[in-house]
Amino acid sequence: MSLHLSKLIFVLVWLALVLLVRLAIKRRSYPYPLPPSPKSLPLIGNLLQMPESHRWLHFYRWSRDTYGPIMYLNLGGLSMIVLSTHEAAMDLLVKRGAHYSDRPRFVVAGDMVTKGMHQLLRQYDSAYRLHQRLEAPLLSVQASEHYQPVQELESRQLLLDLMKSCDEEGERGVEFYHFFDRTAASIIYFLLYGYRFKTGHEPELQDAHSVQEAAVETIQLGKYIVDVFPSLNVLPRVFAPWKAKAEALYILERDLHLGNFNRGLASPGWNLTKQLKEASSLNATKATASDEELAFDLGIIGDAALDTSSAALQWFIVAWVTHGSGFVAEAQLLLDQVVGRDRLPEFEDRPYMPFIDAICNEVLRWRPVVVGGMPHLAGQDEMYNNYRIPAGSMVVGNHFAITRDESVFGADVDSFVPERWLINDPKEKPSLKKLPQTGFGFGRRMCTGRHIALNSMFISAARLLWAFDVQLAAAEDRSEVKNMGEQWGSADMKAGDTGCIDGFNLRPKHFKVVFRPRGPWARMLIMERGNTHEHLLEHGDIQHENPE
Ligand code: HEM
Repeated sequence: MSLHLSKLIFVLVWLALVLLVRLAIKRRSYPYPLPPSPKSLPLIGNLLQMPESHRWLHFYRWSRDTYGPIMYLNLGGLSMIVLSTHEAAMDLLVKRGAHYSDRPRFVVAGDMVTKGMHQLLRQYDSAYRLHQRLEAPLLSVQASEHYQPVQELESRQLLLDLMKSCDEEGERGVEFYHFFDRTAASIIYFLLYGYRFKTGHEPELQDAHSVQEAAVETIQLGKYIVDVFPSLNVLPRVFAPWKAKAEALYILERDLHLGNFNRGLASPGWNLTKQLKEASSLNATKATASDEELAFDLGIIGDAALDTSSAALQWFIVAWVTHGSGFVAEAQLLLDQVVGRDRLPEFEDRPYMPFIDAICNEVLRWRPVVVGGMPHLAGQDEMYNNYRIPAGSMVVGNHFAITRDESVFGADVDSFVPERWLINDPKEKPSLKKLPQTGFGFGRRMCTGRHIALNSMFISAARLLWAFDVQLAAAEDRSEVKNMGEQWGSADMKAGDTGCIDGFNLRPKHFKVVFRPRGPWARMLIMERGNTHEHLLEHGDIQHENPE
């Protein structure tokens, strides 16, 4: 019997068993129906209707036009609940957080590639809580304030790199992605391990990117049949091709994270590696964490920060070239009033220019980077809004839909309108409305790095707006870039025309822009301190007490 035939027979027998179990379960009577769902087929459920890409956009339209805020999908026996309003996400993922903080089991990415040490994928168990207790104080609002010196340094370096590159490239424009990637990486690697990146082409960073890319691929649900049917993992290696791949990836990840961990411990100044190691040794509970686990904690924080922070700034540039005529002039006028032209914007200016934060918040709302949301798991059978949420369902807040919830964000949700974040009372100074930052997720699994992310975005956006006028390079495809800024929710917009690179993180396709200094004063101030690479931040610049 050929290998393929025996594999097929095994899978068919397994599927038949799943069907029998499901039929047995169905016979039990439940008082509430499942949430609305597209019509499904026996056994495979809605698997054939699952869009291959831009799921978040299709799900948004399905829920808006037909199925409503809570939608049910059957993925060959696996229940998926898609939440499309802020209220539904808050009710389930936050208010009932005790039952919705687990993750679905990612056999390949979680159990095998990272051996249960991936904080983003961990179950909400005692190991998760131990590592959360160790990590949270290092990423808190207060701790993040101590990290601002490196964000100031790197955003200054970003201006210099962009200006120099533009001087060389002229009207051909620059690949700004690369510079944003370098900046994000240098900030987080300095914080984690005490070293920075000068060019963004360093082998350490290339390795990190390639390991991350391969690892992110393993998180895509449905990529490996074993993630849908975990019991298939009992198959011997010869029938389970994912096993060899996962083991090779584990070794790559472990070597990368442990290598950085040891480098962090050996580096001269302050860094989070030393701080996490110390916090772990001071940990009052009996539970301990090995060096490998701590190395994975730091490595996963690095991975979580790298692409997301850069992608958020890239969407800021998309907003600038597609909607800039209104908000950029207003922001630059404000920067001239508050900061003037004798110095760069600083964090201390922030309370006087809420409009810059409004722009950043709107970018994160308009083009949420983790666009489809990160799945949580329903821990028990529950009723919500007269629907049954079956235990074990994957529950996901579709960020693209939730950021378009008119009851929270007001009218015209598909447009880029920073003003929606401002309280504009003519009698008061403008200030920020307390609207939810839904792009960072919900409940106990909400992004722990959000304060660092928002600080980085604020200082980079403020300085870019202060320093440059930005224009799409002449040779670029104007219609493709225009589509990146269009109203994606509109029925006329084809998913494939959005001009984005779809994936776990949403990024715009590559295009070039020209960064023109706004005047000789900007050029002079950007040049004034030159490269910052030799400026090492020692303990004196970042002082942070170890958590008790
Ligand atoms: C614009 C930038 C960022 C965005 C949009 C973002 C978004 C997210 C989202 C949606 C989640 C999952 C939330 C959920 O399950 O409901 C998450 C988790 C996480 N993020 Fe971020 N993130 C960003 C930047 C960062 C940064 C800079 C760091 C670290 C310094 C970070 C560290 C983490 C960690 C450790 C988790 C896992 C939380 C857990 O499962 O307990 N993120 N992030």
